[in-house]
Amino acid sequence: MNPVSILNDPFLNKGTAFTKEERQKYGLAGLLPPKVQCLEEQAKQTYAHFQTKTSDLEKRLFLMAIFNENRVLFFKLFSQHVVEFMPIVYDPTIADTIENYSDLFVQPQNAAFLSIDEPDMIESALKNAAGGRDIRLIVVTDAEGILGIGDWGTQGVDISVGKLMVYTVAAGIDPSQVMPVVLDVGTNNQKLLENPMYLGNRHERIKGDRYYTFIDQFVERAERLFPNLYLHFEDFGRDHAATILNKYKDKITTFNDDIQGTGIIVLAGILGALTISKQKMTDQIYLCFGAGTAGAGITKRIYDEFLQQGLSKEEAKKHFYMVDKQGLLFDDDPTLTPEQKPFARKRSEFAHPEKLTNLEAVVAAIHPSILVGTSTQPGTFTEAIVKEMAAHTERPIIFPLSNPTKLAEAKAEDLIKWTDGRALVATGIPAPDVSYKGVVYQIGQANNALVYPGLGLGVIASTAKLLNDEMISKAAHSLGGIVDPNQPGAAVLPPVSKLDAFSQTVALAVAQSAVNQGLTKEPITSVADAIEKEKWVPEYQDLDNRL
Ligand SMILES: NC(=O)c1ccc[n+]([C@@H]2O[C@H](COP(=O)([O-])OP(=O)(O)OC[C@H]3O[C@@H](n4cnc5c(N)ncnc54)[C@H](O)[C@@H]3O)[C@@H](O)[C@H]2O)c1
Ligand SMILES: O=C(O)C[C@H](O)C(=O)O
Ligand SMILES: [Mn+2]
Repeated sequence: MNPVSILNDPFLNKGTAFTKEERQKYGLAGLLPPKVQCLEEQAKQTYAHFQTKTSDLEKRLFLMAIFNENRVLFFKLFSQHVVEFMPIVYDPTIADTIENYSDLFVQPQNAAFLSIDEPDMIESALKNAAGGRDIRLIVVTDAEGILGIGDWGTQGVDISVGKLMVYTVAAGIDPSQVMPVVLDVGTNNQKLLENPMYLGNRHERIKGDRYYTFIDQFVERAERLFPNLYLHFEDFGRDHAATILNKYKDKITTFNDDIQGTGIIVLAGILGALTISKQKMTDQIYLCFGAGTAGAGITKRIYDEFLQQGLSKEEAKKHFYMVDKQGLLFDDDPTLTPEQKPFARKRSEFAHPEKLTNLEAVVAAIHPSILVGTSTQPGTFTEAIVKEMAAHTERPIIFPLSNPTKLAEAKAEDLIKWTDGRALVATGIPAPDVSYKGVVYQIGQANNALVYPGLGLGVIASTAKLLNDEMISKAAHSLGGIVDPNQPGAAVLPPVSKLDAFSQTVALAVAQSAVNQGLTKEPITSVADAIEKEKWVPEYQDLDNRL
């Protein structure tokens, strides 16, 4: 292999860590400064350089340069500084890089860019992006609903790249076996269409049959080229996400993060909160604010938990309410989505249904004990609303989950203060501890990043054919138990510093469930061994085995 190609391949490059012998053998002598560093030294030096960067965006661009050059070094560093790097590599800083992707573009990061205008190129593009690698995991987006910031066209590819980086640092998914994909079907974002720098297809989003045919073609080609694929869908729009999931979930090994991943982490958070408050799930009144992809996905997951805990469908439904733009959702509303319909209420249940057109009125009317925000509307959990909720429940469970930071429905600190320390809070992005009246409240992060890596590891290691509701429920329960109910101010979810440990817990639960249900392609005698075997660690390998 051409020595320059080795240095330019992030999966092979070791930079200054190439030994004298390797430099001789592969023609690298004289192509690097003389000193040979070990990985630890490289990481230390790179981290010191990282610390000279002042803004989060600069920090992310610097880390991405390392990622582009040398995957082992990048993941070594990331694993050493998970808590510090997560908000930089991933949400919320990733939102800035998505919004500015075209202007900031330097390197395509081994992604596949698939265009609806060239469906015949899907196969060759996937092959080219794989470059002969055995792809086991794809994160694909069409970027219509990136976080809460909307439609970002081709620029959304960064969410696929970012989600995959978290898979590796959290669960040890081999970075040479993953592929980020963006489906460029156009964009309705006027700012992009008018930006001369925009790198995507400069036309409106294609919808309808042509859209679904393109999705089908992509899924079919990807499944054929990569037979052991786990296909993760991310940030599709509200009109498509559930439709696509329902179409494929019983046929291929696939997952929708916003619907299923978010459902798992929120159920785990509620289980943690109830462990702290010593209350029963089936006594709760649940209010979903922002009944879109995530909101409906979460509601369904919590509702399924009520059924599992013995309630009939009819009894369980009485505990659930949804509020969207129009206010409380009623069953006579022709605009309801299929996911909203089961939870819409009858007007006859209320004395003044016509007044239930905003969150404040609904909270006052139904007295929720759990309020989960996935509305993309910042500051909508106001002091008045939170105080009204807290007046009727001892330990209100309040999760403002809209991302990035600027879109959160409330700040954790305010929720703690407004409820005099009674609220059990989790946020979508990392939130600092809150000190209030002598107690330090830790804020759990209810972000699907806490579950999707372990889920993926469990699915891949167990060779599961499908990811079904039973596996999803087991994943949520495995995380929901990890809280310390006796420590005042304890978080409802485990801390991000333990990301690798609880990814392992989730992986074991999911893999075991696949085995128990007979859902694996290959016989698995020990799920722990299967998982161990699958795990990649950031260490340099002998190049002889790789070339
Ligand atoms: N923490 C997490 O892990 C996590 C996971 C997924 C999504 N999210 C966040 O949840 C938010 C929603 O994401 P999504 O994928 O569900 O988007 P979506 O577009 O599918 O859903 C948003 C919903 O909010 C509704 N909405 C808009 N304005 C409203 C208002 N004023 N009042 C009430 N409802 C309103 C919309 O009509 C829509 O139904 C985003 O900010 C996203 O970042 C967080
Ligand atoms: O990406 C995140 O931070 C979580 C989630 O998938 C989202 O869309 O907000
Ligand atoms: Mn998402």
